[in-house]
Amino acid sequence: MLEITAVSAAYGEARVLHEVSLRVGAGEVVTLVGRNGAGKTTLLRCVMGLHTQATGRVALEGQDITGLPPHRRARRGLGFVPDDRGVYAQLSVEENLTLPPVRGASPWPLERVYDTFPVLAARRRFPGAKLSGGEQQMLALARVLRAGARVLLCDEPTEGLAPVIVQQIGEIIRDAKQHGVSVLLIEQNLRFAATVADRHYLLAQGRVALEVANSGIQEHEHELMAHLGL
Ligand SMILES: Nc1ncnc2c1ncn2[C@@H]1O[C@H](COP(=O)(O)OP(=O)(O)OP(=O)(O)O)[C@@H](O)[C@H]1O
Repeated sequence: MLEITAVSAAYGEARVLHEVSLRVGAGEVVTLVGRNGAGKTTLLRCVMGLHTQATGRVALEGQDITGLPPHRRARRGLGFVPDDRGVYAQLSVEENLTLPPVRGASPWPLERVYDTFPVLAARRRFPGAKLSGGEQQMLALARVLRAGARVLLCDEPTEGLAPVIVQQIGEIIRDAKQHGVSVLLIEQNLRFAATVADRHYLLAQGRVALEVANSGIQEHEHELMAHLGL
């Protein structure tokens, strides 16, 4: 579904990703774990076409998208949920939701979004600025799903959220997976990652240090913890 091959990236003279290769299968949820500064955000930005000082190849559904600008990648079915969530503070929830153009017949029309995210239905007229962190995260996820994303790239969706909201985010990810959506998510919380993901990649100093199936996470727990500095 999503295939990343030998992606390297730099900021000026500083190389921060070194030939990273990984893949996310159809309907698969894959986490990217690693310490602060390991290069996780940069990798997602490379996949979305937002970081241009990069080399390597990105393919979506078998098609090379490496040369495409971000909006054309979005049109092909990539949905990026950045760590700041990208919610427009002045626009209402509904305006935020309906802003991006919908790709084909969305499997998540507005009514379905409101069924899945009742909190957004209740807040549909609220400005983005009035939402809590958890509500903003829901809105950011709902917006890319509504726009027709088939592959979600999520930068730490659970960061700073209360456990009950984290649980809800987990349910949304599982629901999206059931509908064939693939997810690549940055996650520092291994315990949460294990509840949603099929596989995990550990990124260390810009390289893939470990790939582990979710069933093998306990076996590698010490190694993962050591790498994460936990
Ligand atoms: N705009 C930038 N200019 C220069 N260096 C940057 C910039 N953004 C990130 N870096 C550097 O690139 C490296 C990788 O950063 P990146 O944000 O991708 O890591 P990360 O694993 O996502 O960490 P975090 O969880 O802290 O966001 C770090 O050394 C960081 O300092």
